[in-house]
Amino acid sequence: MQDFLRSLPKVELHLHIEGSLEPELMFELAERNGIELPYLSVDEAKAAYQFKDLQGFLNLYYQGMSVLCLEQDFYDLAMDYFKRASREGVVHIDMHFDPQAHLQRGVSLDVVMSGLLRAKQEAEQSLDLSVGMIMAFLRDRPAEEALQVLEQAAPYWDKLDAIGLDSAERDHPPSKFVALFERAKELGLARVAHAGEEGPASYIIEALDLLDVCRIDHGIRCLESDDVVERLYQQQTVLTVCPLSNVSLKVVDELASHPLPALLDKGLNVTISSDDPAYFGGGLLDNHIACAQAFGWDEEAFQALNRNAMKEAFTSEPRRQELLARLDAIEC
Ligand code: HPA
Ligand SMILES: [Zn+2]
Repeated sequence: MQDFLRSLPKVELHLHIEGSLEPELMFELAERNGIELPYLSVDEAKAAYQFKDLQGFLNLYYQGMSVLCLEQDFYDLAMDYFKRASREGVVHIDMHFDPQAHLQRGVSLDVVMSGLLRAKQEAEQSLDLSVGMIMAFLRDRPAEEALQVLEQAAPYWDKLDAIGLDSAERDHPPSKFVALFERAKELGLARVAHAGEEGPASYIIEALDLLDVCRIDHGIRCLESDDVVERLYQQQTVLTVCPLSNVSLKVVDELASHPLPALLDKGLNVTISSDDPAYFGGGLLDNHIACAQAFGWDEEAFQALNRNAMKEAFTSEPRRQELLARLDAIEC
């Protein structure tokens, strides 16, 4: 099964590039930029990655990205992940990035965008990988700031596929960001939002009704409301479910009790992603392997999950058709 999962062309729709920063690269960049880390070694950093909840993780996530200062750092961050993912059979990544987390530290949007876009261009030329760009906004910061950053990003609007909404979910409902998402729609950008990870099922409905999103990131708490499940089923809205992330952030107790099988039983449009692979114990392949072990799914099940993801990926139609043809050619 592991060999099959490695060779299966895989698509991930939910990946925070800053969450792909492995401790080894974090130390290298800290040294390069003269930044002090609160850890003495890579092992000490890894040992600290034990989280009580989403906020506990976010504290270390924002601290970790403090080593990203220059265009080259953002390029190195993204290329490091793209190469690793490509070796594991990932063929497309929709990449979230958090400009506000960098602007706050005095790192300009030009530095962030040029580093990430250079890595995307190189990956698309030299690796068998396509990359979608999702500019994410921090829901625990003011809505006006998000709108200002979207306006500031005008030189890059044509390089973006979508906007997203992430960071601390509780007490920061989608309704806070109606103006931001309306503006993004006006600009012709697709819209996605984290909802129903730690927040209630009602946030999923808000994201659909008020933000007009085409995907729900996580969404697993939809199961707490039959109405929300029915809505997701009727619309076949994609859920980007991140099993190892949910275990790591204690959204579920253990993988064996993860609601993924229940979501599939309800006929929902489920996909699998890694979220923040450097912090949650593995990338997209590891998430596939863990699901195979926990749920005993067969090869067709994984083929179907990746078909769901390919159909929704932010990529060109020819690339989508090429990837779907490759997936369908795999003998299960
Ligand atoms: O899992 C997550 N949830 C919300 N915000 C995030 N930002 C990075 N990862 C996450
Ligand atoms: Zn996420």
